[in-house]
Amino acid sequence: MRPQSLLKSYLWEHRVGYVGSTIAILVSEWIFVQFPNVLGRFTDALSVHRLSGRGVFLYALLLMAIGTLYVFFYGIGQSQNGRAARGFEYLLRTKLFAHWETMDVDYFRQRSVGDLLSHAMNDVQQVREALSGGLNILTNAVFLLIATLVMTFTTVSFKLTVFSMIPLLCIPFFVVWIGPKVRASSRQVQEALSSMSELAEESFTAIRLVKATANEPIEVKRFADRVDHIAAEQMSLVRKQAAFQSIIPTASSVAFGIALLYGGWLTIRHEIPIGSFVAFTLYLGQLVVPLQQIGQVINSYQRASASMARLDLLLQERPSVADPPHPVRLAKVEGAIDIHLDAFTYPDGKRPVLRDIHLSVRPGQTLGIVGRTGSGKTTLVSLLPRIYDPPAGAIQIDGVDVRDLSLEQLRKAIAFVPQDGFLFSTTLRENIAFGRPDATDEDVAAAARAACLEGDVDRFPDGYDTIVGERGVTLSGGQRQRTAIARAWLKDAPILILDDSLSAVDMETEKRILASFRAMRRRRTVLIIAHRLSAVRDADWIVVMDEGRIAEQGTHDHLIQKGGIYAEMYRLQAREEEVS
Ligand SMILES: Nc1ncnc2c1ncn2[C@@H]1O[C@H](COP(=O)(O)OP(=O)(O)OP(=O)(O)O)[C@@H](O)[C@H]1O
Repeated sequence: MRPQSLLKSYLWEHRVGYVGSTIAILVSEWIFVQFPNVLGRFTDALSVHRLSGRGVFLYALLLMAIGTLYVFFYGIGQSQNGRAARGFEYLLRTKLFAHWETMDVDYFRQRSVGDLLSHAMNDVQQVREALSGGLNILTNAVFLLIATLVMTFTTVSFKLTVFSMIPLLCIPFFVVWIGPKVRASSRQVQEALSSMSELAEESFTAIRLVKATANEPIEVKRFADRVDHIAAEQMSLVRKQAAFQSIIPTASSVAFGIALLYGGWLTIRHEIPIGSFVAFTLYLGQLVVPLQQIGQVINSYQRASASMARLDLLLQERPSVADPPHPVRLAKVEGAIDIHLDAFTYPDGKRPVLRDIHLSVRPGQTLGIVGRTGSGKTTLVSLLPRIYDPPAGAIQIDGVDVRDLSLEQLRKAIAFVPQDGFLFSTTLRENIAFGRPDATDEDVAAAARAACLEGDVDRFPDGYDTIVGERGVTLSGGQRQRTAIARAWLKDAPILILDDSLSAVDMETEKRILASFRAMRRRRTVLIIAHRLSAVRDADWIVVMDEGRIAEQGTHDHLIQKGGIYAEMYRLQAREEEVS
């Protein structure tokens, strides 16, 4: 849903509250505009000595009552608008997050986290500010302007009002001229801010590397450069805003000058009573506030409309990997995989990274994938759950093109342990049970046992309640990998993909983990990518990738006998193991 339509439906849904708050603000302003009128009458009464002590007391009481009632009604209006605007802010943020969750991996690869966060924080906040303060102030200002004009026309002097207003009429022209400049400058500030968040996020994520390479001064310098850039953009914005805001005091001072000259002359000539002159100057003072506020509101609406436009663009983006219009539904996924891929090129790539891959894996079989780094192993397995979209018909599960299955069924059928095995900064239990919130403590323990993690958990002071730190920083590389494997085990999907997920565990543990997967009640199809050949030697079939193609394939014994790339890798690894 576009943010504009979202806003419209939100305003419509909260129409009763908004009508109520507008009435409350109008009542408060009506009370407020009585103030100069009452003071004018008070002055007139004083000047003709018609006031007793009791009369003065009653006027004072009346003014206090006006003040109190004004604050009361204005407070009601303001709090209602503020609450509704916060509600819209939360709604917009939730919509944005839900939208981002539907986007594909490539989308996030092309964008920085800092940039996305800046939209979620700054842009949404601009909209909220315009909605809460903006609506209040606008209702307030427009009413005050009209009411003050009516009061001055009817109770003071028509001519005096018109002359004094002339300088104030210049304001809208100036606003139209400088407004777009303020808007463009505000956008540049937002962009500079998001580039700073992006750098901070990247630097904190890589803090270990920064420390290990003693690169802190370089990082601080990079950050300082971005801050300088922000400061320059902000100064430019401040200058434009200052020019924008200076017009109102300037115009109002000229208006006051005219009022004093012309109004004073009318008073001296007894054309208007002194009380009306006093009331008029007070009204003019009251006019300056709404005019200033209208300027602020226009400013705030300009920022908010730039933010709305950015949010609109964001929410219009569609994932390139999406559900088919009429998904095929498999009653049960057995786990047969057929690959007939002529070529695969990444969306922003120039050359195919995979070519002529033809493979079949029967349900329950294990396929080992080995090959040099960059040979296309991860790319190949990423096509199965459609992390990247394969060409139509190239990859089939149980005879159905993966692009014809619903993303939900497809991804539920695959447990994928990616290379980095991401962990969330929560407890070990929640990390293992991620995606299976219904898992019992016994399920979690069984998964940890299968992943050979149980011994480590027993040594942690808080067991499964141990908080693993951001991205699992408090765990060793091998513990992180095994936690990710336990998570995949618990998912209990018919297809399991381990993308180099055993690289940080010793060979003995690797053997035990693979044995526990083989011994699972329900046999599953397993795809293991590994650099260490011990992880794939018992696989039913092994493919050796080289520069995006299958260079060799067969069983371990067959490939050793063949004496090709695999046999050479095996010989080198055996020698390394002997040396160590
Ligand atoms: N998202 C991407 N967009 C464009 N090119 C990519 C992308 N991801 C990987 N590549 C390129 O595709 C090729 C194959 O990469 P891939 O990650 O599949 O290799 P790999 O065999 O898994 O390597 P490793 O063993 O180091 O993990 C590489 O040349 C890589 O630069």
